[in-house]
Amino acid sequence: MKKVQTALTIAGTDPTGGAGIQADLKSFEERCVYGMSVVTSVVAQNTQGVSLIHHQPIDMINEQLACVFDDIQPDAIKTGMIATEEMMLLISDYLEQYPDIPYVLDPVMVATSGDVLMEESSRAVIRDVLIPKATLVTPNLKEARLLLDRSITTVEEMAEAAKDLVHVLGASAAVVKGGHLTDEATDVFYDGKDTRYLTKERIKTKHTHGTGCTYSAVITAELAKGQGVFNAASLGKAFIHDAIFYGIDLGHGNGPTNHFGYRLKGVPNDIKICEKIREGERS
Ligand SMILES: Nc1ncnc2c1ncn2[C@@H]1O[C@H](COP(=O)(O)OP(=O)(O)OP(=O)(O)O)[C@@H](O)[C@H]1O
Ligand SMILES: Cc1ncc(COP(=O)(O)O)c(N)n1
Repeated sequence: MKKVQTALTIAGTDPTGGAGIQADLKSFEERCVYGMSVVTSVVAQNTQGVSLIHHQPIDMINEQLACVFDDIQPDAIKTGMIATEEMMLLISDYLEQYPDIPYVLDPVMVATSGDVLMEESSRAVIRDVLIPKATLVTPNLKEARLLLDRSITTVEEMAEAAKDLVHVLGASAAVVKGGHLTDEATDVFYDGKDTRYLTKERIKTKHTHGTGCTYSAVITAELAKGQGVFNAASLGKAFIHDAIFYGIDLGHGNGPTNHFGYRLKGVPNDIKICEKIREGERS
């Protein structure tokens, strides 16, 4: 039988499928990597916002982690929403036991909708305990500002921030995502040696729910397949661009991205055509 690479996401949920664990699993699948998931918090949310959050008891998170690691060791790990210090310390224990598994840390703090997904008091723990274990940390501007405790208002300052995430906070590499800082969607990558810019045209849309989750999940899948960190980040950038570009108009708020968008390259933005292509592929 063919060996398939595996990736584990440790994160919160989104029942509408655009963000969190659901987005991560879809992204792993799109990159042909076998996806596994450990739920930290069950989040009642949709494209309009979060209505209720239920944190899993710490024993339950531990048990889920044990079930995965005792049976199918992941080739790469990502974390998304980790709300509390207790959860972070538990996850840190597992990461310490498996230091050779690539680890992507998406430091989720606040959703696009503005809802808080991480306790403010835990910020120091993510910074001091988890970031030093990360192969790659992927903050957006807001998260980078909070982690480094300073304002970041230019692309030059993003580059400085990426360097400090590595040299001061201890990540092996960092991508600082540009948010709406420039007309282009520019992210700055730094790996301890080189600073590189990942730039794509900014798409005018409000449908960006789950972009950060999807981006970091694709990077994780690529690392699971043995790609280098910069190549994985470049592929993640191309994937998320297509997922936004070939958007799907779902929900009443900030809708999700199209996780199979990159398959639609070169054809009009029409899901029915996607179905025809798939039929065509089968015949
Ligand atoms: N409208 C858009 N057009 C093109 N790329 C986008 C757009 N919105 C987000 N992206 C890209 O998607 C990736 C993940 O985005 P994410 O939402 O985590 O970061 P962000 O856009 O920097 O954050 P925020 O929107 O919370 O400020 C990044 O590469 C970002 O540049
Ligand atoms: C469980 C969970 N994790 C992360 C996000 C952030 O997603 P985004 O900020 O891209 O909407 C979210 N909304 N829900």
